[in-house]
Amino acid sequence: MRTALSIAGSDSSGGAGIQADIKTMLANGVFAMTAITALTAQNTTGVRDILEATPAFLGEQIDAVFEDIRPDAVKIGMVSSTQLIEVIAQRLTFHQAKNIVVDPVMVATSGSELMRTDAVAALQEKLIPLAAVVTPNIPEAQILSGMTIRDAADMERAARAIGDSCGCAVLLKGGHSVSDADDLLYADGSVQWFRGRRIPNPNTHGTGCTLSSAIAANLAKGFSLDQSVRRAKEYISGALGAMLDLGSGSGPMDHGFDIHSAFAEEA
Ligand SMILES: Nc1ncnc2c1ncn2[C@@H]1O[C@H](COP(=O)(O)OP(=O)(O)OP(=O)(O)O)[C@@H](O)[C@H]1O
Ligand SMILES: Cc1ncc(CO)c(N)n1
Repeated sequence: MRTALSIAGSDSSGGAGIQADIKTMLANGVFAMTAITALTAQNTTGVRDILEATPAFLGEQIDAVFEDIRPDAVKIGMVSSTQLIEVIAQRLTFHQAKNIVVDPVMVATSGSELMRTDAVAALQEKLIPLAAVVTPNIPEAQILSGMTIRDAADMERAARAIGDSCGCAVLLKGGHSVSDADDLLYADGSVQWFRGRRIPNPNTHGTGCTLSSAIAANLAKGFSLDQSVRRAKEYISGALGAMLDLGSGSGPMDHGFDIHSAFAEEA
């Protein structure tokens, strides 16, 4: 079985972060492992509190995984501080990690801040350059490129600017300001649109985490980057299309829509 490591924050409400990553990796057929950067006390309405791991303890989690079950891909999500970013970059370089997907998580769907502003520079200088692909949404791409994104042409310009500065591929997610389900991949000097049918589901908590983990799972299984993005978009469309409705805010998706088995039957 292929394996993937998620380096991310825990979401107590289970729809985003580490929990979304494990569910996504399981549903996409790979063995999921984790190195937890922070615990969040959060639900669909917001983040109440954050308890960060120490950089040393995060480093130990990463080493423990690599020294025993080497991951075929690594997904990086919420990392709130410069020190945590530095330890991840250092350990992943040491272990010569492959197929790294960086989701530059800055703000939750609920609007809560998940990264300190002073950590953005370390993310850009140390972590994103290690990535096979970085997956910003529009607000994150504006911060990383320093450009304002109003339309599809702006998305293309911003994706090129980010990709040329990090030397990695960029998947700029259409997000809510342009067109929810159309994402732009900039890789090896050319751009490609991945168009998705917009699903009228207001419950989008954890969509970014889920997409990046599905990409990592598919890279772990040996698919190319474009195939991995295409398959990840199909998976997220299925998870959104299951129309799960939990919680009073923007709720989670049904990550298991395609794998419910006899054990899922209710009494
Ligand atoms: N309503 C929708 N229907 C279909 N696909 C969607 C919808 N909303 C988002 N997506 C897709 O989900 C993926 C994640 O995109 P999104 O822009 O929501 O990420 P994000 O803003 O980083 O997520 P998060 O809310 O977790 O921070 C993209 O592939 C996007 O096209
Ligand atoms: C822990 C965590 N990571 C990422 C996100 C972004 O959706 C979130 N809400 N919580």
